[in-house]
Amino acid sequence: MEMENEDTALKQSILDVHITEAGYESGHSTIQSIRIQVYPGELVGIIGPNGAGKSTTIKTMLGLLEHAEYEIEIGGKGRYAYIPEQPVFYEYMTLWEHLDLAAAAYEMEEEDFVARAEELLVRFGMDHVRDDLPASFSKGMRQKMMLMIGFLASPDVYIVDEPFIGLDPRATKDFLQLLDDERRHGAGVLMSTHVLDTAERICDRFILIAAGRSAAEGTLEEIRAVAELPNASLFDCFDILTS
Ligand SMILES: Nc1ncnc2c1ncn2[C@@H]1O[C@H](COP(=O)(O)OP(=O)(O)OP(=O)(O)O)[C@@H](O)[C@H]1O
Repeated sequence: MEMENEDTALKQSILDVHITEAGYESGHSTIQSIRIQVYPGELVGIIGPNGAGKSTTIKTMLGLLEHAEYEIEIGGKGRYAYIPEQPVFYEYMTLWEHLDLAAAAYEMEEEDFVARAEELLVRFGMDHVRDDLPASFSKGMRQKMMLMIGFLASPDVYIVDEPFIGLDPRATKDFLQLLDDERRHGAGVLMSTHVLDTAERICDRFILIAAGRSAAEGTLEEIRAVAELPNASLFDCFDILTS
């Protein structure tokens, strides 16, 4: 579902995060005043230099920071999937068992789980390793396992931390295709990434974080206006706005 910009103000966001401040120690905030809204069908990119606070923003949203003042609202059924950059897995469980465990956590019906899991295994070219242990997988295969777990229950919101680094071009294409399908059904996606040329191509809007604050946000056009660089790439705007 594509939306015009004018519409967004009228529609209800599917994800609304308002971080007043958050940090790793009390009395010392790492990020301040960050507002993120994602509308149904949108893909919003969080970008920013190393150490700017992107992961801290995501950790805050997930409720992982003890010292945080923030509010988060998720629309629809309130379901989200977090797809981490570093795969997390149980050493003695096969790929299929990981999917099964996730389905139990999402309280999926067995029939829905099996149909969706089979579809995802084929889509990611992982059907032949469904009964293997992830310890024997390559980095990209482990990352695909994380993506499959994320996509399993078709949540309302996807929070994806740097998905592009370990994936080959085919897997990247499959991943983006699946995200598009989910967005057409109204899901919202928030994605942090350093791969700015891909981000420029696929994201509807961007939130540029620098030194723990939102330095610019909006569509590429709006970011260009803030950077005073008409026609520039996202990379060039990023460079100007973070230097
Ligand atoms: N566990 C931690 N304990 C204390 N400080 C931390 C911790 N993790 C990150 N920081 C600090 O918080 C700041 C923001 O880091 P964060 O990991 O959010 O950046 P990032 O934008 O995700 O960077 P990158 O692109 O390198 O992943 C940095 O100054 C970092 O040193």
